[in-house]
Amino acid sequence: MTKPGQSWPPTDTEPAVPHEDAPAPGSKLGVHYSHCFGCGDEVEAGLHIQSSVAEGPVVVSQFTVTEAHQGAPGLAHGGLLACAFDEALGSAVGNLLRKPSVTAKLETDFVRPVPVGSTLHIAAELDGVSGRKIYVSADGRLDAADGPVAVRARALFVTVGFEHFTTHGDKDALHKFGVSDKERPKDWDINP
Ligand SMILES: CCCCCCCCCCCCCCCC(=O)SCCNC(=O)CCNC(=O)[C@H](O)C(C)(C)COP(=O)(O)OP(=O)(O)OC[C@H]1O[C@@H](n2cnc3c(N)ncnc32)[C@H](O)[C@@H]1OP(=O)(O)O
Repeated sequence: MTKPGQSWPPTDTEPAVPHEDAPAPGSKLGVHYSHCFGCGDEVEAGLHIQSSVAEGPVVVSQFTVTEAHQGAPGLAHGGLLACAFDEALGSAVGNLLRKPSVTAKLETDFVRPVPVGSTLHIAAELDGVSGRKIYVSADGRLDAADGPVAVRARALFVTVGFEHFTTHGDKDALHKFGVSDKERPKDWDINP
């Protein structure tokens, strides 16, 4: 766990430069997988997070808390908030760097309660890259991009080979994207 005051990223890094084919600032990012709990449109009780590219190595996302996301009555469940940040941070990594990567570590600070009906505005920024390690952090603000911070998160993503998904995941679902076990997609475009 990163202690308060501990530097972030926790190691020397290179700047995280967006891929030349990364979507331009202002681009709305679609659903990357329709069954994704974070963004998928076929998951009724999912988070239905919507994201777009901002200036700098930043992706902004909105997550509206519904009754399906409660922990205490009327308040968002902390684990679901962490899930929302995983999605928002992963969207920044995947869309800006266009490298298949997975979350290795995710830290969250819950600063304020997040009521049902509120919308978290999450700004996720790539902080640096060290080999396969990608450091990324985010703030989530209540009900407006300049609202009070409710949640902060930092994460380490690790770039993996495409075989990570074919070995450990659902091969049939990957086939629907046109991905075979032997073939890595040229541009890792996993939008259905
Ligand atoms: C092109 C078109 C784009 C399309 C647009 C895509 C959009 C896309 C949006 C996605 C949005 C969804 C976002 C959700 C993303 C998930 O939720 S992914 C699911 C949750 N995560 C997982 O299941 C990962 C499970 N863990 C693993 O598979 C393996 O542990 C890992 C993470 C791959 C690492 O294993 P490994 O490959 O053997 O690598 P390993 O040598 O252990 O670690 C590499 C480095 O990371 C460090 N490391 C690893 N774990 C840790 C840790 N926990 N703490 C600190 N350091 C660590 C190691 O120390 C090592 O450091 P160095 O020695 O290099 O300095």
